[in-house]
Amino acid sequence: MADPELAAPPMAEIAAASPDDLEPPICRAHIRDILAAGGALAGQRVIVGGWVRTGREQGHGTFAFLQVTDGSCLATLQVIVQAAVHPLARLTAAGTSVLVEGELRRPPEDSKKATVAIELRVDRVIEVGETNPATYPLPKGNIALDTLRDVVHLRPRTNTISAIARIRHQLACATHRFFDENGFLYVHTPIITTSDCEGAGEMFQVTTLFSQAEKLEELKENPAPSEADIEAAKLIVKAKGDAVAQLKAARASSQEVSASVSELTKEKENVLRLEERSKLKPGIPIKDDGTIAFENDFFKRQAFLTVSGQLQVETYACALSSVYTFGPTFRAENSHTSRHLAEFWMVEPEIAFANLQDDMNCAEKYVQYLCQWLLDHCEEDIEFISKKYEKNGRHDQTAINRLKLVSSTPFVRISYTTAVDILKNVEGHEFQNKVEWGIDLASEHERYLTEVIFKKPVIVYNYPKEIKAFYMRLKDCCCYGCSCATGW
Ligand SMILES: NC(=O)C[C@H](N)C(=O)O
Repeated sequence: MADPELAAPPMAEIAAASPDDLEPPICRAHIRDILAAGGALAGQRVIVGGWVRTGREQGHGTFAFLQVTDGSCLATLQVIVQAAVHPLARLTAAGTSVLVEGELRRPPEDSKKATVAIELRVDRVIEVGETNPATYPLPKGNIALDTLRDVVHLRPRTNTISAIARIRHQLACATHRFFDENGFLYVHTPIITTSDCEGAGEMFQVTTLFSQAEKLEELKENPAPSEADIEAAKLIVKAKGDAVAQLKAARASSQEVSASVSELTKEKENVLRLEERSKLKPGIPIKDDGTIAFENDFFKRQAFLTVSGQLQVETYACALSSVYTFGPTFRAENSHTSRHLAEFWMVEPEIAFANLQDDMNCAEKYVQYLCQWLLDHCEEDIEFISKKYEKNGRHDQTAINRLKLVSSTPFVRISYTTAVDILKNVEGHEFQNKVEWGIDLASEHERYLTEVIFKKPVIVYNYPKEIKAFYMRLKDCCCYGCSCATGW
């Protein structure tokens, strides 16, 4: 059980020390912590902020029940407000934002519908952001994911999007914990890069040439200066230079000389500006051979969003030994399926002085760690997502059971050749992609191995080098600590 003392002591100390020309800090309690501690917190005063999921007036309008979420967990907190504390009609609409203070209580024993262990009896409404039920776009019931695209600003208030945000957060925390516990250093690799790690040329280009070209469109209305304009400006510079010389010869005062020098400087700068502008041509700059002049681009060469931080993190592995990178990666693959995302986050560990077995051990331990972490930290969210989205509408424990299985079962490890042999000998099942030594295993093959043959996670090693990237370590190249990449 969580610590039943909710109000964080450091916050209170900070509040005491805070400047008196500012409001005191709010020190809001998170609903997740309140619900986790349950009845143990009865009697404590707290401030809670959140959004009303559902609200209804009860007892002939004498009080209202609000189910409030603050996104810290899937479940809502039951909040009770008396009509004497605040006009109830202003609180009950779905989406209303509330910041309230009160006492946590166990629901009355005689309450027939007491489904909660703790509820909040409000005696002070600090802030209310009202919504208009006629226009608030999130209905009470189910809302299709596609429809949510039209209310992007409110999507995170739905159970699905907030559950996914919490799961992603936990997976990121677990990733850093796992690698830290195993002696790895986190390396931030660049997001803008000039190298194509995967060599497949499926990169999004980063360029300022287009925005420059757009700006240059104004050249049509306001043409670049001509040679004559520049010559005229140079004549002015000459005249100003002569004037400075004359003043100096006549031993004019230093104020007169410096005023004249500053006029000369201004005219010189004007000539430079005109010369720069005279080089501008509308559109993308093209060289004589017809290729784009990337030397005019921001980095003076082509640059891209990274497809992988691997090459950069390898250089750190060759100095810091066990490292990983974890960041956004981008791929302009023209495959629009649920397995291909233009933007995704990738974890890439690189280990020096390690061989394939060390690699596989690390991968297995990491995946098991994540599964166990999700069971320990996100069971409620995983169950919700799995109930709502598991195929065939099965309200079963498929996802949870899979996490339990993967977290506790040693992975099968077979060579590529063995995998192909097993798949070739399958009877009574037709693969869409024919199995032959040398093919890249498709997801239907991988699924068959894991779901039908072994019924547990499988690592396939020793792929033919022809279907792997250039950086993969070759089987007979096994000098420990060498700089070859160990792909996995
Ligand atoms: N580090 C890796 O081997 C992953 C590889 N760079 C990829 O993008 O698939």
